Amino acid sequence: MTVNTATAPQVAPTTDHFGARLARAVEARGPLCVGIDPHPGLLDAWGLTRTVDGVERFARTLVEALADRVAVLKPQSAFFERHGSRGIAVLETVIREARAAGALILNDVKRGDIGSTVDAYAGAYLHPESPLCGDAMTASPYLGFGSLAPLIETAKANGNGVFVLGLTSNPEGPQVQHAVAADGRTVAQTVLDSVGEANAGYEPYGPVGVVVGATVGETGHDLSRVGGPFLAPGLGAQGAGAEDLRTVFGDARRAVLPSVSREVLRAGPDVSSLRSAASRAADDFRAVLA
Ligand SMILES: O=C(O)c1cc(=O)[nH]c(=O)n1[C@@H]1O[C@H](COP(=O)(O)O)[C@@H](O)[C@H]1O
Repeated sequence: MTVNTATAPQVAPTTDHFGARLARAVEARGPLCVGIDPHPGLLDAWGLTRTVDGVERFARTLVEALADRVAVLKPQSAFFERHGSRGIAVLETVIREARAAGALILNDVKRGDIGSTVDAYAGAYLHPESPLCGDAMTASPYLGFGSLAPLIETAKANGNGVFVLGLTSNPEGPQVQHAVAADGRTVAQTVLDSVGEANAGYEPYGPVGVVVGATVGETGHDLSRVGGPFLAPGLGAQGAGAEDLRTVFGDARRAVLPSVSREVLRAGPDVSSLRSAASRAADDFRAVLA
């Protein structure tokens, strides 16, 4: 786990900031985030209908199987949103029940907009008064990193976190992320450096994480000054394996939170099979990240 030695901020972070909570969860439960992605094909495979009832059964089975043992659960909001208000109501229940069982909830919503609208997203996903509030959310910095300031401020004020897209797992990502900015850095490097500044003074790492796909190979980017956790999707269904984490992250790998969805979800709907799949994945990742 990396320690950020950059200048301390004026207000000292509490010990219950998101980076500290995540570090404790990973220590206690292992380095694993499991995505709750109720794909239509998975609903079929689980013998469920492609309806909001099917989504609810799917998601609550995962909460029953995993919320008391994995560090982080990551509901993919799109699969809930497609069912309108009833889907969102299911998401609210999942968030509440999973957190009550001890899992951290990372809302995968990938939001980004002008700052004044981002402020509303902060209220929706990071403020404790909202029924959709989890422990962290994903965000897109491609309207400019500064536009995410309201998310970062709200996260810090409430002990929550933000994972900002850096080098994503999809093949289209480099078109934007590898573009070179006026100062010679890639766009992704400017994001990584801005995240490092936002995390200054926090230990063992700060509340602002970066998403770097396990599929991206040697990044050619400096990951050493981020000072926050890395979320690594792309494992399993998208082709990357545990060993790729060594290639992608090098010495920064102790701060990596590997994330899998379909690879674990295919083991359902049997609860004990889901638990075994998650436990195998956590063991594989622990061996590489230690
Ligand atoms: O932010 C994410 O979680 C994410 C970023 C990224 O670069 N790539 C990526 O696949 N994801 C998400 O991670 C999950 C991957 O699912 P699987 O490919 O089934 O493991 C999906 O919910 C994606 O939306």
